[in-house]
Amino acid sequence: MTEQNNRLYQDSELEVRLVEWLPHQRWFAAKGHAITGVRVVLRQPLAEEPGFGADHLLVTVIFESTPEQIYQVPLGYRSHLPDELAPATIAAPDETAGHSVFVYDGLRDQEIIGLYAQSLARGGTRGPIDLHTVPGTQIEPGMRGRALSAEQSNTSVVLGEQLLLKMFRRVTLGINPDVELHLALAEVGCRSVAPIRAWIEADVDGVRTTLAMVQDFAANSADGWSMALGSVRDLLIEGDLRADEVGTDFAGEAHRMGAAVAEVHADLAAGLGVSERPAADLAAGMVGRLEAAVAEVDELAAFVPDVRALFEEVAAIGPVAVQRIHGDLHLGQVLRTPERWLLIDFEGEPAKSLAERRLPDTTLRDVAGMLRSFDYAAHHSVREREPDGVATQREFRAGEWAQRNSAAFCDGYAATSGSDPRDIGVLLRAYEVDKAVYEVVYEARNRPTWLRLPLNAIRRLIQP
Ligand SMILES: Nc1ncnc2c1ncn2[C@@H]1O[C@H](COP(=O)(O)OP(=O)(O)O)[C@@H](O)[C@H]1O
Ligand SMILES: O=P(O)(O)O[C@H]1O[C@H](CO)[C@@H](O[C@H]2O[C@H](CO)[C@@H](O)[C@H](O)[C@H]2O)[C@H](O)[C@H]1O
Repeated sequence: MTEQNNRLYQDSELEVRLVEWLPHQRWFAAKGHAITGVRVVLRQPLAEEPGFGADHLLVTVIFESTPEQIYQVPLGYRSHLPDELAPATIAAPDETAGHSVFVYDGLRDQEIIGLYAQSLARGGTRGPIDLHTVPGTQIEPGMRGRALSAEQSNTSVVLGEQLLLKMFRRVTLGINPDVELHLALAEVGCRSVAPIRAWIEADVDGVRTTLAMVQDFAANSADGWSMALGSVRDLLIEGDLRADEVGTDFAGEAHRMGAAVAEVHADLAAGLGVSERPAADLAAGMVGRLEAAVAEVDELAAFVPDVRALFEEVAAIGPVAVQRIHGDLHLGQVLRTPERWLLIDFEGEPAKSLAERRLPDTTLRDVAGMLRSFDYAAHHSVREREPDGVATQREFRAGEWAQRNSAAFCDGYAATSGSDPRDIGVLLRAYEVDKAVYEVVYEARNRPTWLRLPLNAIRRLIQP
């Protein structure tokens, strides 16, 4: 392939192919919205060799009925596509249009991942793209990469089994909180996150915007969701033992996890400060999200009066301490290394705007996120075995498991922070309901068969 072959794919031709390809990607956030067009906003060549090429590509996606979104799609071009890259194909060769190469998702290709690793080791700029390294970090050249198999909101690749490069797929104009908060936590020496080592940014539509982040790869770690599911699975085999009688009891881990979350909160407060906000502001946000959610998911309507009453109680609390927090904490966002729990993915809830995600909030939002996750782990496992809505012994045991681990998590949090999250019970419960309302929308959009989980939780939470 000559240099010309790459460039023979005009932006307009790529745009047409991406209209077809994007909606099928796990990380595409606007599923179900009709695309009216795709526009290339940044295309930076990374490699041009005979038979092989790569471009860094950002595109704006335009929709019929929702605001446009920007996505990052590193592209590969090959005249011969190895079998393992076939699922990543975006366009096959089309001789009639003058194209003799395949176009494919470059982040599935080890050689292209290697190009990014090489650029990170060199630092500096590639056209409009800036590669920054945290002072004191040396990224060694020549690291090989492999994509993580888990399907996520973004695409993460392991470099040399030492570093994790996370390429944000949906790009929000501005500095991504994942980079912002990891840098702040590095300044204060936080032990409960994987240290940030580098990040990539560019001016997009005139705004300095984060494209990717590099942090230490926690080898030999397990995520909290898988560990919790393992514990619940063992509990439900019989259904006649209590959670504390099962060998894989999770309460010790939940306690240590609570301590790690408290440590991160203290470090975020030390690095970025604490202020005050009237609880009425927080309650107004909750009511606004409830109204938007009810307009989208009918099943919520029956709960509105009780949920509103709870949020009104919050409005009466007075001023509360707020600070930067994780913002989307759940069991999938914590990793157990052989030494400790680490918190990952500080991007905040994907559905919120960047401005909303950066607003200081009370630390109870993160605590509530994790309590919701214990509830998910417990009841998801029962649902896989038994019909929804049937009161069974397993359902009862799962409820006990969630309560036991929620209590252990709060105990661990209180022991480290000196402040028990259950002290302002109304506020904690309101955050749990607010999160469950968010989850109802998330599940309706992404996993409709899971919708009963947050709906059942709202029922339980408003009738304690
Ligand atoms: N520092 C890390 N070390 C090891 N594995 C990690 C690390 N960060 C993330 N992971 C793994 O990658 C997955 C996706 O990471 P995450 O930051 O949650 O990405 P996304 O934004 O795509 O959801 C996690 O579930 C975890 O298994
Ligand atoms: O990890 P993401 O930032 O993509 O978070 C989104 O997806 C999560 C699901 O993968 C979703 O979490 C919900 O489901 C989890 C189980 O799969 C459960 O542990 C969480 O408690 C529950 O909220 C998350 O809400 C969403 O933002």
